[in-house]
Order: sequence, then structure tokens, then C-alpha cells
Amino acid sequence: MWRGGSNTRTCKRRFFSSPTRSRHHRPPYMLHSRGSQHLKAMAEVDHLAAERATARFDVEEMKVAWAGSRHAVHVADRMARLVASDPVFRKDNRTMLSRKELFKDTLRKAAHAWKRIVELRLTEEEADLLRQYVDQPGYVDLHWGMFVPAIKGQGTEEQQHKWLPLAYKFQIIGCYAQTELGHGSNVQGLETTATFDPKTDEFVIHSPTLTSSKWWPGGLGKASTHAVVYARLITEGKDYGIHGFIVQLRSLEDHSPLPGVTLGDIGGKFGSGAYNSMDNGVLRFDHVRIPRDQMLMRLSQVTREGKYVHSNVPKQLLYGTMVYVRQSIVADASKALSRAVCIAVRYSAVRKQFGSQDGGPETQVLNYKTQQSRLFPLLASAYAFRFVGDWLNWLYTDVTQKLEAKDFSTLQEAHACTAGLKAVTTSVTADAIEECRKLCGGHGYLNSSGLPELFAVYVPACTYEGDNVVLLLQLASGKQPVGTMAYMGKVQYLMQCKSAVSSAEDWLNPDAIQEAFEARALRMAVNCAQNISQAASQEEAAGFYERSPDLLEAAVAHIQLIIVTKFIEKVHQEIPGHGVKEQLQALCNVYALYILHKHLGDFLATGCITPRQGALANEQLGKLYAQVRPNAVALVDAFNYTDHYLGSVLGRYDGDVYPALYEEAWKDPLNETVVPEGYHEYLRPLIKQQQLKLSRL
Ligand SMILES: CCCCC/C=C\C/C=C\C/C=C\C/C=C\CCCC(=O)SCCNC(=O)CCNC(=O)[C@H](O)C(C)(C)COP(=O)(O)OP(=O)(O)OC[C@H]1O[C@@H](n2cnc3c(N)ncnc32)[C@H](O)[C@@H]1OP(=O)(O)O
Ligand SMILES: Cc1cc2nc3c(=O)[nH]c(=O)nc-3n(C[C@H](O)[C@H](O)[C@H](O)COP(=O)(O)OP(=O)(O)OC[C@H]3O[C@@H](n4cnc5c(N)ncnc54)[C@H](O)[C@@H]3O)c2cc1C
Repeated sequence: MWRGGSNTRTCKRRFFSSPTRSRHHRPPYMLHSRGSQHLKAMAEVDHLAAERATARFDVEEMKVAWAGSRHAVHVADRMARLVASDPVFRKDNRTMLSRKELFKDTLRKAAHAWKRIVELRLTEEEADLLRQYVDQPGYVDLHWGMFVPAIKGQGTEEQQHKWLPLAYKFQIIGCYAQTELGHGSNVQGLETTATFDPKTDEFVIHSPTLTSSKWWPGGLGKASTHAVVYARLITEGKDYGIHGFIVQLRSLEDHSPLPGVTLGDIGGKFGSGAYNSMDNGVLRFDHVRIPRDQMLMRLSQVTREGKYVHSNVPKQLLYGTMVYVRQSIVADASKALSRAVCIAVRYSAVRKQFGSQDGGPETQVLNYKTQQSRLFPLLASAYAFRFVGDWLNWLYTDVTQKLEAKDFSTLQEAHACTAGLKAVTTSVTADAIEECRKLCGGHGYLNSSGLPELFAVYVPACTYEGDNVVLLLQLASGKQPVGTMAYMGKVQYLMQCKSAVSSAEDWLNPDAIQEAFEARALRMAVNCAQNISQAASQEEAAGFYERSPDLLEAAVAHIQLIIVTKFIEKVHQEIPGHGVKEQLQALCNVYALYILHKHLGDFLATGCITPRQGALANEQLGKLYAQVRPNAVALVDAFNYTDHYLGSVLGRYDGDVYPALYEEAWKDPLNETVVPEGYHEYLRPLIKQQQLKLSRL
């Protein structure tokens, strides 16, 4: 049976109706009923049971540590099962659908999800999770993820009162239209204009050039009825820079574009399935008029007379929606990374290669030290990102509360941390998904492994919501040693301290790790500062520009310090459950020592540690991998992902990989007929021609 999608059809029907298909072409186990019974019996076997038996900790309690609370485990569990058991949400044929079919399938899933949310009266938390497990990028992500937050963050109370209920009930669908064909990173360089016309009390929204066309907004191409549009505000002949406006784009009756609005989809994107479910769009305005009160006026206003009034708040609050989404993207990184790692760990425990000279069992590839040294740091990173994501969420909530009370003191810190963490966690995750594909050998390259699509969906996270390099440079330009930069206050000590590590075990001491990471980050920052002042005697900006590659590395060092610090803090907390704390401790050490080993050049060049201490860290890392090995499968089980969400035959919970791979292959449309389409046109004539030539010889 083909699962899900609008072109659902049974394999069987096609099978027998095809004149060119031979009975012998069926997978052997489909030939007689005994075969399929045998398969069913096999499916009930847990091929990973032995692995699960070696775990030295309570997996159920680790699920709680991962999810954040017992309540979070239960809700996630319920929502994941709800989605997995609903045929509308089946997604295993996604990579074989055409763009149009895929988009329609996305609309169908979104509508069905909404129906279930209403019918079951789900809470906001439940609804968010349900959408997450549907696992198909679509307009709803931008509607809930950016349109609604933009109105909440930048709209006045009256504006929120008017627009939010419409958005909450899906009476309007919104997107976030900021990026243009010519400008994305440079927000101040956007060209769309919003010119106030005092005669009619309206703004005129206009796209003066081709490069001012809005380009990329998700949900814009085909689904949205409204957008928050970012445009240059012009009133009384003066340009006041970028502001947000709510603009209706399509008729609420028949979805046709309103007069003066030109819009469509920007075209196919990287990979099959993947982000092609999203209608990223293009939008042009030809003098479109909107009422004055559709300018988002919480931060600044235009009066009836056309006077510009800026409230006494930092203008960067305009960027608040981006800060919000960046912190969600950090949380999302741990989800994407843990999915890839879960697939690679389970499959590595199933897959066997070499090691037997006499026909006996071969070695599980998970036992190879090289496999462990590539995979376990990624497993540790998934946990590290999860915990730093929780902390970032706390920081964001804290800054939001302070902003309500007109306290802007932590805004800069929140911006720097969200920008830096977004950049580092997404870059690592994108690379890690690709590494997991390689860790799964050839089968990882099959769509049915789930990894190609996961990579293709994930990789734009390095670009959207701020290009990672641009964001790291934002972090590097931060000035004050506050919050997570407070360690810079210990400059005198950290500039000259020497690590006391003298044995591999000494690297298990969190203080030793913390000190080495602080000294490295600080010394790199100080080196940059010194080089900048030397490079540009007259202007700091020129020096910054000149040394920006070094600044990137210093920014990464600072972010890695934050991640290590938050992991250490997490492990210091009380964590219930047999062996759970010990496992997290080991993963924390793996993460820190792996980063130290990978960036050994930084640590040595800044003189934070000696080459011998570097070698000891690597020695300890090897011991930690051995400690993780018997727990590896249980550590990925603790992510608590359903087979539906994982979407991978290699990552199946029961480890019954081979029959699943075999079965999946036969579902490919190419296998609908034994003799392929095109045989008579292209293959047969070719072969016949060659035969003819040969017979003439
Ligand atoms: C299926 C996958 C889904 C995964 C996602 C999961 C969860 C997310 C949930 C929902 C979202 C749903 C789906 C997500 C999928 C896709 C969404 C993509 C949406 C987009 O893709 S949407 C467009 C985003 N597009 C950008 O991301 C542009 C990047 N470009 C910028 O962001 C700026 O343009 C910048 C910062 C580079 C330069 O801006 P600039 O030139 O104006 O500023 P400048 O550098 O001069 O700085 C002046 C002073 O402002 C401070 N400052 C700057 N920014 C601040 C901020 N945010 N807060 C507080 N302070 C800030 C500075 O620190 C400095 O401070 P000081 O003066 O004190 O030093
Ligand atoms: C899948 C996807 C979904 C998106 N969804 C939305 C959406 O919903 N709404 C929306 O408004 N936008 C959206 N975007 C647009 C996205 O936010 C931008 O693409 C992103 O901000 C990067 O900007 P850019 O494309 O202008 O890149 P550019 O800035 O042109 O980057 C090109 C290169 O230049 C480098 N570079 C740029 N500036 C500097 C600098 N100052 N110093 C050093 N190097 C620099 C970058 O590192 C990069 O290597 C989406 C993009 C994608 C890919």
C-alpha cells in the first residue's frame, strides 16, 4: 500500500493491472503467505534488545531529563502517537510526490491538523507538538512562528485586539515578508516603501525596483492572505527607515491577489520532498493603499497629520521577532540532530561488517572505535544543544518580561546569545546530519533512510533567520562584559592562568574544563582586539573588517564556552533516576573534550594548555567513548521518537532494518512495471542496433 498523499493507490492494484509486470518480479516474501507471516513474526522481534539490556541507567527517567519534565514526556508521547496513528499524516511517499502534489498534501495535512486541534480542544502546548510531529514544513510554521509573534511584539494593544483573534481562528493566514531579492542580511538596505498620504490617511506600499520584490517569505507564494511587510517609512518627505505593516494580499472570498499585488512561488528548492512543501514566495506592490492603523505602532507611530513619533525604546526592538525565532531554532537544532543521531546509532548497532574469519558473526560497526569517535560527539552535542536551548528559552522569557517593565538592559545580551547560538547549533547540526548519513554507509544515501530529506530540510537553517556568518559577526561586535561575557571581567587571571591537568582523569574535573574554555575564549577575543587596533590606527571599523575571519573564530569559542557551561550547570543540578546523572556527566565530558580536541590549535596557540595536556584530553575522550558504548542505544531511545517521526527504515525502534529496506525498495514508482517505460523507445532500438551490427561482423 502506498502510504498517504493525494495520489494514494494500492501497490497491489497496480501490480496486477500492469501488463508488463511478471509475477516473479515480486519481492520473494510476497510470493506466498508463509513468507509474509514469517516477516510479521520477525517484526515482533526486538533486534536491539541486547543493546537495550546493557544500558546502565533508567531510560524512562532520562526521557524526563531530555523532555524537561514528566508532564512534557506525556504530552509529547500523546501527540506523537496521535499523529503516527492517523493515515492523513503518513509521510513515507513524500519524496516521490511532484511539487504540486506535495504542496496539496501539505495543505491537506495542515487543514487536518487544525481540525484535530479544534475537535480535541488541544492546548497551545499540545497543538505546537502536534504540528511538530506532522513534520512537514508549511505556511502554518510562519503563521504561528512569525506572523503572530510580529503582531504580538510590535503591535499596539488595539492592533493585537483586532488582528490576533482573526489569526488565532485562521480567518486570516499570515506570513513574514522582510527579505527582498536584493537584500536579506542587510535589513536597513530594504527598498520597499510605505509612504504616508495625509489626504487619505493611508500608507502607499510600493516596490520601486525589481530588487525590492519580496523574495523568500514562507507561506507567501500560495497560501497567505496577509503579511507583515517590512518597508521604509516615508512621511513628510523624510525616510524614517524600516518599519512593519500589516498588508492584505489576497481576497478572503476567492484567494485572488488584491489590486496592485503581484505574487507567486519562487520555485523548487534543494532536495526531493524536503522544503519544497513550503511555498516560499515573491511579492511586488504597485502603489497598494492600506489604512494608517495597519502600521505596527508599538515602537513608533505616525499621527493623523503625518508626524513621526518614536517611543522612548531601542529601535532594535523591531528585530524582536527574529530574536524569538532564533531561540526557537536553537531548540529545533537539538531535535534535528537527535533524530539523525538516533538513526545512526540504532543502525550502527544493527549493521555488521568484517571481524569473522570463519563464517561466525561479524562485528557491529558501532564497536569500531572510529565509528564511536565520529558518532558519540554528535550524540553528546544533541544533549548539549537541548540543554543550552532550554537556557536560551529562559533568557528570552526573562528579557521579554524585563522589556514589559521598560528595562532594556539585557536586550543586547539576548541578541548576542540568540544570534551566536543559532549560528553554531545550526552549522553543527547541518554538518552532523551529513556525517550521520556517511555513518550509515551506502544505505544512508537512500531516501528511505530519512537522512537525505532531513538534511535537505535542515540545511537552510544555516541561512534563514540570519546567515550564520553575519550573525557571528554580530556577536563579535558586542562590547560589554555582562551576562555570559562576565568571565571577561576575570581578564587578568584568565590571561595568565595555566591548566593544572596532569593526568587524563583530571580532565573529568568540570573546573579544569571550564577554566580552559574561558581562557581560550578570552585570549582569542583579546588577540582580536589587539590585532584590530594594530590593523587600523585611525578607524576601528576598518580593523574589524580586516580581522573578521579571526573574529568569527573568537565568536565560536565564546559560544562553545556557553554551551559547555550550561551543560556543566545542568549536570550540577539534582537529576533523579538510576544512573541518569552519570550518563549526562559522561556526555558533558565527551562534548567538552571533543571540542577541545577538535580545536586543539586554538587552545595551544593561546597557551591555555600544553601539548601534553591536549594529548591527555584525547586519552580521556577514548575512555569516555568506551563508557558511552553500552548505553548508546538507550541514550537515543530517551529521545522518545516514534518510527513515524523518525521516518527512517534504518532507525526503526525494533532494528529490523533489512526486510524494511527491501520492502521500501519495491514501493518505488520505477518498480510499478518490470519493463520500464521508455524501453520500447530507447533501450530496445539501441540493443537491436548493436545486435544488428554484431551480426554483420
Ligand atoms: C522545518 C524547519 C523549521 C525550523 C524552525 C523551528 C522553529 C522556529 C519557529 C518558527 C518559525 C517557522 C519556520 C522557520 C523557517 C524559516 C523561517 C525563516 C524566516 C526568515 O528568514 S525571516 C528574515 C530573517 N532575516 C534576518 O535574519 C536578517 C539578518 N540581519 C539582521 O538581523 C540585521 O540586519 C543585522 C543584525 C545583521 C544588522 O542590523 P543593523 O544593520 O540594523 O544593525 P547593526 O549591525 O548596525 O547594529 C546596530 C545595533 O543593533 C544591535 N542589534 C542588531 N540586531 C539586534 C537584535 N535583533 N536585537 C537587539 N539588538 C540588535 C547591534 O548589536 C548593534 O548594537 P550596538 O550599537 O549597541 O553595538
Ligand atoms: C528556506 C528559507 C526560508 C526563508 N524564509 C523567509 C521568510 O519567511 N521571510 C523572510 O523575510 N525571509 C526568509 N528567508 C530569507 C533569509 O532570511 C535570508 O536568505 C537570510 O537572511 C540571508 O540573507 P541573504 O539571502 O541576503 O544572504 P546574503 O547576505 O546575500 O549572503 C550571501 C553571502 O554573503 C555573506 N555576507 C553577507 N553579509 C556579510 C557581511 N556583512 N560580512 C561578511 N559576509 C557577509 C554571507 O555570509 C553569505 O556567504 C528565507 C530563506 C530561506 C533559504
